[in-house]
Amino acid sequence: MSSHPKDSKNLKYGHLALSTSGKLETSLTGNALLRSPYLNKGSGFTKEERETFQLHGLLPSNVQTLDVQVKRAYAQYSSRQDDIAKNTFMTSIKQQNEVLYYKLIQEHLKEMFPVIYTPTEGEAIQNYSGLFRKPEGCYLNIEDVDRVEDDMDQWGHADDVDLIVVSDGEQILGIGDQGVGAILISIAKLVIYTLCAGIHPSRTLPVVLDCGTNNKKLLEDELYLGLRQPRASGDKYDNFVGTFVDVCRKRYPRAYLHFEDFGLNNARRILDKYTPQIACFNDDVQGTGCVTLAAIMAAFHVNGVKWSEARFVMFGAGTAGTGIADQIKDAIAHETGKSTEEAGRQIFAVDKPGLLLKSKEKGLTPAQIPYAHDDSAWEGKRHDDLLSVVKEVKPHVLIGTSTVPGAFSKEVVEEMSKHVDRPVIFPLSNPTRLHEAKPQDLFDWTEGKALVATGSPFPPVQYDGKEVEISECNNSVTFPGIGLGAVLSRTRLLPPSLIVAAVKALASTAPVLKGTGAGLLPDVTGVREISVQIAKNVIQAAVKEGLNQEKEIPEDEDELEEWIREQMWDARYRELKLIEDEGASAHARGELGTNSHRRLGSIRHKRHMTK
Ligand SMILES: NC(=O)C1=CN([C@@H]2O[C@H](COP(=O)(O)OP(=O)(O)OC[C@H]3O[C@@H](n4cnc5c(N)ncnc54)[C@H](O)[C@@H]3O)[C@@H](O)[C@H]2O)C=CC1
Ligand SMILES: CC(=O)C(=O)O
Ligand SMILES: [Mg+2]
Repeated sequence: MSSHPKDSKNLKYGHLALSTSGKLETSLTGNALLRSPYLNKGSGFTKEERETFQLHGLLPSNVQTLDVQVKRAYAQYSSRQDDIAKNTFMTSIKQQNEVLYYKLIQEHLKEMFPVIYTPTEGEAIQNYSGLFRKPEGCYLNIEDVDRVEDDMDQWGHADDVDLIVVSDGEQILGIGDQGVGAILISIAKLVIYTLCAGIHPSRTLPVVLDCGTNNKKLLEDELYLGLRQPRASGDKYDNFVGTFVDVCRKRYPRAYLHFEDFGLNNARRILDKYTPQIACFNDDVQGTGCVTLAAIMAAFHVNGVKWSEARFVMFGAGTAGTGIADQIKDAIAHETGKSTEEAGRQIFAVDKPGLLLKSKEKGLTPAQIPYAHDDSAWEGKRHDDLLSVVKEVKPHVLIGTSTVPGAFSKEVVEEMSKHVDRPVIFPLSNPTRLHEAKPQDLFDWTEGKALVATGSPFPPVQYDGKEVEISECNNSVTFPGIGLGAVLSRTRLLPPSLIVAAVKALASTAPVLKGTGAGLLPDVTGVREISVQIAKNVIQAAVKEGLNQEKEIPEDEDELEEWIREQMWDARYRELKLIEDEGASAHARGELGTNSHRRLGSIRHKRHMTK
């Protein structure tokens, strides 16, 4: 998360925010320093710092290391009785001391990931107005569209922001319209960018576009903090989103824009509109497509299914479902030389009315149309429910993005198993309670043969006396690396070729391909290194397409990796240097300007100096 907007605006330390090593300069002292989460070290301030920054009398006397602070914070975390209490505790640590927050998670990544992300973050979002203590992030209001520029102006200058995550709150995870509570999904995604790809936490901006809400419960809740009116649509909505994008482009011309959890009728439309104009990404469409395709590639390596013959059933053909289908379609075309139209025929998408058919095209979204099948092939066959479609199609792969818990019933799974030896089954709906099936059931119903990955984390399943790890198929393994590549290359656009480059990097990291386990996807503990590989591929693809605005990108692969790693932020205390308040910002702008060559130069220089 970014520092307080005012700090950023005044550039107290902003001129060094891009750097990942060396001294941090600040004019803050005393309580103001302790209240700055980016700079605060709490009991970790050294004796000299306590002297220089006038901290005497404000801290207990013992100077402690970050490791000791992590131990204390972990004990406090562990004493919280349930996951939502743990989630709230983590939010409060983040608002006090960002280095401690990230270090604590890094040390307990597997345990804490589900608490700060799906599934617990979903619960926190549903209870946003009840749990609210402190505003975090940028709240934009559709009734104040004329003020969007001024409101965003609070968050600093062109060079202060690398990455913006924005949500309009209409389709949060699988829990629907959450109105202004969506700010928490923007924040959670940014936390993952920092944790998993070293995106500098002070150079990010979480945004919610408050368009009203159709969530009756929220509208009737006196604690609800957002606009208490029905969700806007049509021209009013488009004008608001358009104004926001224009302001981003003007105010933060080099920032990369990540759209999260927009509704079915807007997500794809907005992505298609802005992809040719700015460097933007829709995580639910593209991030989910990437990670799922990589998992399928690994599964086919295990079961030997060929792309030319593979049949896919997508259950829930919304934003994520069609995003995945698009990636699969392109992969089939690429692997087999078929046209994309022909490739699309291997995919059978099932939504509320059943199989998508050409005769129903009028009721389909533009993203669904490529998957509508000829009615003639289905004459006399049932196609209005999942089981009937599975019976007819005999799929090798079954993917759920429907938000319908239990939709992959015993009957459906046993039917699938009759026709294929090792069925690939991915229940991807989040949070956990919405999964189309539980991994343990999938193992039990297929005699342990199913190749499974899930949208939220699950504990290992027990089968035949053995414990089997379940891979998490969540876009969190791909979007951080893509964002890192986009930010470092300062790519002008993010066309499909850059997404394909990311899939290639991810696909090669599956434990089952590397011979390091049975997992179809790497687990979160190694994700920082995976992000380096994804970023490398994305940067190289941007350079190949001539899209990189950063011109000092090393050509040599090893050097490029080092260049990427050097610019990744990690959680450790850096020495502080007191500077005069007056003139600090002028100095700051002078040092960084908009020149990325000098920016990188200054990072290297500082790193060198600290060695
Ligand atoms: N694992 C991951 O990385 C990701 C998982 N997801 C999950 O996927 C789910 C869907 O998300 P979105 O695509 O954004 O939502 P969406 O609302 O765009 O799509 C859901 C689709 O499911 C369909 N559906 C609902 N009930 C159905 C039923 N009874 N039978 C057949 N289809 C039905 C809807 O009509 C809609 O087309 C959510 O639970 C979300 O958390 C989304 C993005 C990433
Ligand atoms: C993971 C994610 O982006 C979702 O469930 O919406
Ligand atoms: Mg999402």
